[in-house]
Amino acid sequence: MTAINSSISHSTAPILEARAITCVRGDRELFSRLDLQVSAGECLHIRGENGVGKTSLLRLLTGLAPPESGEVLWNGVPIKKESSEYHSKLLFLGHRDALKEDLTALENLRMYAAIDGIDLTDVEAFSTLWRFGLKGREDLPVNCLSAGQKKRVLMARMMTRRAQVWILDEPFNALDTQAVLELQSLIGQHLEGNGLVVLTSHQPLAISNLRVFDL
Ligand SMILES: Nc1ncnc2c1ncn2[C@@H]1O[C@H](COP(=O)(O)OP(=O)(O)OP(=O)(O)O)[C@@H](O)[C@H]1O
Repeated sequence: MTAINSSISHSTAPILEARAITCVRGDRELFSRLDLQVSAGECLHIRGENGVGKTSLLRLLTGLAPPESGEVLWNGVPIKKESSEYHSKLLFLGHRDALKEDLTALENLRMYAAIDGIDLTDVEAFSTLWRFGLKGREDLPVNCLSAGQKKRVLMARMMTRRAQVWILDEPFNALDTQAVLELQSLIGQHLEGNGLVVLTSHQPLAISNLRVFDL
């Protein structure tokens, strides 16, 4: 496992940290005693071949699954101790669409805002969907949207969630060239606003303050 290509200032305080975490899935140990740190303003791009354990690593970083050993810390505190504080700051987009298929794009945004306790105005909801090319598609059930359009609804959710920590599993899958650029720009803005991103992707990315972590 190697970390390469850091253009980040190391003076920034680390925020999300894994200390000596080991991951076992089924009867296989995927990785052992892995350390990583991601600071505010930084994007960590986790790479590796299919099945190496990227998604499993993200799940440990979200606290959805506990490591076999080792710890994940948010601002120096183990996330298992302060899970509600950490989860209030976290947006996790997994492999599978985290959308309710029978609800419309607009209803999905409203539903998530309600779950997250966010006051989402109609103006904000519509303008965010429009920003991601969904004008005229707001009232279609999500199961009538293409794979890329569903991803765009998730991008709208990334904006409206207002979380500091974004953990994104292959967020560029199914996006067309323009949407890939749009998402990279959205991630760049998030970093400028002191956000923090950990993502997996099989493609090279053009994002400032990106550090690659090869698993
Ligand atoms: N619940 C499970 N039980 C047993 N093995 C599992 C389980 N979940 C995942 N695995 C195995 O763990 C390994 C790592 O899976 P993971 O999804 O983390 O890989 P990945 O690096 O994200 O792969 P990809 O690039 O294909 O998405 C795989 O061999 C997978 O089959």
